[in-house]
Amino acid sequence: MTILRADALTLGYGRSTVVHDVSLAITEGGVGLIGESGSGKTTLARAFLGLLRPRQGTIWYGGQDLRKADMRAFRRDVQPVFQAESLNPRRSVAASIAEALTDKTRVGDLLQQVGLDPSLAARRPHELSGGQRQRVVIARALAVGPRLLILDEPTSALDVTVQAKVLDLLAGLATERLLITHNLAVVDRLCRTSHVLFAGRVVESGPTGELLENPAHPYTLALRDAVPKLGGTPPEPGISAPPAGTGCAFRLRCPLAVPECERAPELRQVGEGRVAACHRAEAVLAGNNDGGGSLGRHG
Ligand SMILES: Nc1ncnc2c1ncn2[C@@H]1O[C@H](COP(=O)(O)OP(=O)(O)OP(=O)(O)O)[C@@H](O)[C@H]1O
Repeated sequence: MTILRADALTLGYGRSTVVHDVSLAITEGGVGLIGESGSGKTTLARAFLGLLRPRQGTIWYGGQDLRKADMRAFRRDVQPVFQAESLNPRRSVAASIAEALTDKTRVGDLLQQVGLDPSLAARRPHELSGGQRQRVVIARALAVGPRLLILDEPTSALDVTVQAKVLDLLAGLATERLLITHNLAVVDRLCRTSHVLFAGRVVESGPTGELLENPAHPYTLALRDAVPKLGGTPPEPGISAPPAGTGCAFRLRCPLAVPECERAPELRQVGEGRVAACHRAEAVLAGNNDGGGSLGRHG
C-alpha cells in the first residue's frame, strides 16, 4: 500500500516556482530522489512532510488529500531524518530521543536498535562521533513507530566507512523510505525505485539498478559518470537551465541536443517500468548498451 503519493505537484516560494508538475508514489523497497543542488529535492521532501503547501496538484496520504488528513496520525506515520546537525546541542541523547516517547524506558531499546550502546544515553551530541550522532537522529525518528522515513542526505556529512555502516543500518530497517541525495551509490543501496530531478522536473524514473546501469536521460548519464563512488561529490551545476517553457531545461548542457529539444519533452515510456523526458532517450540507451562513444560509462 502506497503511504504517500504526489499527483501533478507544483511547488514554489514567493514568486518562483521550483518544482513543476511532479507525480510520484512512495512505493515499497525505498524510493530515491536524485539531482544536483537546487534541483528541488528538499522542496519536494518538505511538501511530503506537510511543511509546504502545493501550489497545484495533490499529495495523497493513503486515500486522502494530505490537506484534509489527521495530522497527528500523519506525524506518527511519516518521520523526517535530517542531518545530525539538527540535534539540539544542549540536550542529552536520552532527552532528544525521549521527546517523542510516552514510554521513556524505551530509549535504551531504540539505541540498541540503531547499533549504539545504551551507556551513551547521557552524552550530548558533541561527545559523540558523526556516525553516532546520525544514529541518534535515526533513533529519534524511529521512536514514534513510523511507517515511512523521509531522509534528506542522511549520510553526506560522514566519512565513507561510517557512511557504509549507517547505510547498512537503514537498509536493515523494516520502515519504508524516501531518500533524497545527490549520491547515486546511496540510492543504489537503499532504493528499489529512483526519480531523477533536473530544474524541478522529473526527467527520468525507473528501477534504480537499471536506471544507473543504463540511463535513458543524458542528465542521469552525466550524474552517474560524475559521481561513481560512495562519498563522491556531485558536479557543480554548469550552464543554468533556460527559462521554463522554452524547451528541454537540460539542452544547453546536453551533448545530444538537437533542434527538436527546443520543444519541451514529455515524460514517456522508454522501457518496462521506465520513463524519461528526452527526445533522444533511445540514442542515450543505445549509447550505453554498446558502451562506446562519448556516452559510454567512464572507468
Ligand atoms: N525557503 C526558500 N525560499 C526561497 N527559495 C528557496 C527556499 N528554499 C529553497 N529555495 C530555492 O528553491 C530551489 C530548490 O531548492 P531545494 O533546496 O529544494 O534544492 P535541493 O535539490 O534540495 O538542493 P540541495 O541538494 O542543495 O539541498 C533553489 O533554487 C533554492 O534556491
